[in-house]
Amino acid sequence: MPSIRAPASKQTTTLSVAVKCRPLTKKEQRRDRDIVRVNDDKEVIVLDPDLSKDYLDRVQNRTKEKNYCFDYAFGPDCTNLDVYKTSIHSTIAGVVQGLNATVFAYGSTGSGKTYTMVGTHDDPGLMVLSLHTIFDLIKKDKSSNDFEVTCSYLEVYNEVIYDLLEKSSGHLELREDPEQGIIVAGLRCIKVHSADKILELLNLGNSRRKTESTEANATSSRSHAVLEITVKRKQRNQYRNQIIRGKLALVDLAGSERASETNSGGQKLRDGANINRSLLALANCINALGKQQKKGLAYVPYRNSKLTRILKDGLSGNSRTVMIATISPADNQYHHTVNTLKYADRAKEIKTHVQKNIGTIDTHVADYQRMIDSLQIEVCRLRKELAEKESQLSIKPAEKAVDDELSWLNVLSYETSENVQERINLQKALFELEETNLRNRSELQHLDDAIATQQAIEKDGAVGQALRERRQVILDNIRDNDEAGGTYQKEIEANEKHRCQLQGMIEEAISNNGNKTYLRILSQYRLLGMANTELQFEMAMRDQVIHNQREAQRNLWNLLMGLGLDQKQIMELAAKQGITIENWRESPNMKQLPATGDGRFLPSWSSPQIGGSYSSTSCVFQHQQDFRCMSCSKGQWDSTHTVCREEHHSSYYLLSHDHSPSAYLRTRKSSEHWVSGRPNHLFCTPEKLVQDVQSPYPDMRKSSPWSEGCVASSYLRDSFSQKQKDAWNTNGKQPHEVPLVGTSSSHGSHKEITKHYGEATRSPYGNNPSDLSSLHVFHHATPTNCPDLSKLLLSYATGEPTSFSSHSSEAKGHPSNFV
Ligand SMILES: Nc1ncnc2c1ncn2[C@@H]1O[C@H](COP(=O)(O)OP(=O)(O)OP(=O)(O)O)[C@@H](O)[C@H]1O
Repeated sequence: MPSIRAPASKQTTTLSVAVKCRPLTKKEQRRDRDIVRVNDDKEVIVLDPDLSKDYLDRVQNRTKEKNYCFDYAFGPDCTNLDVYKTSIHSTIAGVVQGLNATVFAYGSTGSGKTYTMVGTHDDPGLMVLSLHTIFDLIKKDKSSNDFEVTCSYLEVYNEVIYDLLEKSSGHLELREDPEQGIIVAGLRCIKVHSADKILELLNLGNSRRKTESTEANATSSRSHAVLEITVKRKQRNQYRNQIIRGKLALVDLAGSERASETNSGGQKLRDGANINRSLLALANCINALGKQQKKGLAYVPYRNSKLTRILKDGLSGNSRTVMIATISPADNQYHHTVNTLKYADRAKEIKTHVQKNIGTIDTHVADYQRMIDSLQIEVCRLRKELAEKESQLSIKPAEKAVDDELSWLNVLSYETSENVQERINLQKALFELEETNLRNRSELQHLDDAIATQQAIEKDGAVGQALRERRQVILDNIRDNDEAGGTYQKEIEANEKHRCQLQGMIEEAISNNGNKTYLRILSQYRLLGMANTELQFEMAMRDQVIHNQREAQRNLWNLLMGLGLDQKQIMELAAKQGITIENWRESPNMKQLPATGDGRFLPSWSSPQIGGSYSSTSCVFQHQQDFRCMSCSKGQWDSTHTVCREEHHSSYYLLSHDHSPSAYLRTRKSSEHWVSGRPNHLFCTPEKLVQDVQSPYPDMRKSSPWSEGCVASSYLRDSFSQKQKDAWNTNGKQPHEVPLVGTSSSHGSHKEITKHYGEATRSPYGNNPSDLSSLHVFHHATPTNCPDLSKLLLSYATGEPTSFSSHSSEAKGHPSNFV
């Protein structure tokens, strides 16, 4: 369906105002006086109805006489045709050329609106004359077949729209159409081919209009009637087919009256109220539109009534509009007449913008373009409004600057925080890596020892091969970890560099900014927060070390107690070694444990398992980690480096150190006797040790699960003959307590231990390599220069006073000598 749209060119025109004064009715002639004078077809004079005013009052401007000038003014003798020809005809002719036109009659009740618009048989009104003009023009056109005329007729009664061309019309609603503006949804449009047909429809519609007899008018219109004629014309120019559409709206308004004047009541009163409401809205629109032209933009209350919405185009849009102000000459209508003329005078200022409605058959693209243009204009407007709102809401520049600064600082703080977190993670990773490699190197040392020992015993044996393979694995691990550590180190350096950059940015911001003190405080506050995070990390690391150290100490005590020593023995042993046991008696956490019944006591803080079970937690002592212990010489806490680590719960070992007595393997479970035929060098139970250890402390040995299982690695080289095994077993050792001697993996996993010592560990249990949960490997390392409890334990357990010799020149001899 082709659409019609206005071309870009607009013609601004002013609303035409014509005043028509009707003659006095016969009734009025009898009682009223004519007070309206029309001069020169333009001037309207309303005389003071008070006849007592004399010449002097008029000279001194004390009369109520009013004088107006309009586009057209018609006196009582003028016919509707006169009005039409003079003021309307050209406008109506424009409709055939594609222009919109609106003609409305405005005036008080009984002033002649209906007479002017509809007329009589003898004096046809403007509607009739207009229709005739339209069809005459169409007829005169050579291509009359290309015209299409449609007609609709509606009334607005009590703010409800009815279709006057429908017998029983329902309520119709107004709709806003982007193309056509305000339209009445569902309004019937009848195609007509002659003026007579329209007049027929007009009469039909008028008969359906709501009229009532009032005091002022026997057939007073109670509604506003709008007759709309649309003339559509197809024409072909050299480029394309065009459609020209003109629209004529002829409006007969209801009379404006006061209830008191019309003596109305009930329904009539309500009608009057609504009529007045619409007319008041119309008057307000006219006022606003008049003001708009004089003072610029003003709000026009079109939406205040249905009438003003329907007339919107006619009042300010694309329309040539003629206002016919009808007045009564009767002196008793003075106020209404003056009031009508006052509005008519304001309406003279109203300007409309006339455009020819030309469309093309193929207007789709153009229409879309128009819609786009319209939307873009709307977008621009909204953006502008938004910008204005934002500028109103925006904070002061100084505050904004501070906010920007703070926002920037927040970003910087976030980056700093990320930087710190990254550094912590890198340091943590490096810490763990170094720790792992320390264990690797320690294990490597022992592997070298073990390999050397193994080679001395059996060249190219399977165990030696396993040890060498393990050594290679450890070497690879060390290399990989060193490489990874180097990478971490570089990343830490890069991180540190970034930290310096961030700090530099913050300081630069502080030095460049006006509010230096505030920013400096803010910066310090945030940097302190970062430093605090780092300190917390360090504290956590130290806490971990302390925790592990305590755990190790507890385990050492467990072992010591497990050997069955009593307080006196331990103290004497410690004294021999130059070890001071702090607050042994005084400590509230320490107490003697008579429950053992053998005079032994155990420190209650050392382990919850004391006296019964023994911790299976492993301890690893290594250099280079901060470990504090009580120095016997200074009586103070000395720093030495130790890291304690729990490897797994079923295995328990101590890492050996270069000068320490090396390793212990212990089997806990086996119902079998010592199996012969195994490599003696790995399974040695030195008779001497057993006898020496056992004889002074027979009870202790029996009571301790460890007593029979700890064998010094120094006996590794001793042969473990069948005789010795028998001696071991016949000395009251339980088969499942057969000690194993060897070096363990510092990584301590059963799998790894099995891998390297599988032959040895399996042997006591037959050929059940999977039975590893019973295997416990002790691998002890005693830090040099650290006379801690581990030394005490080892010295006693191994029976090797020489194990202390490198650390303490005074402490020599068998542990039994100490006690
Ligand atoms: N130009 C005229 N010549 C002769 N009689 C006229 C003229 N104008 C109006 N009248 C008469 O004046 C009376 C009122 O006219 P009309 O009904 O048109 O007034 P109105 O303004 O439409 O009133 P309302 O607002 O109540 O409908 C009618 O009797 C009408 O015949």
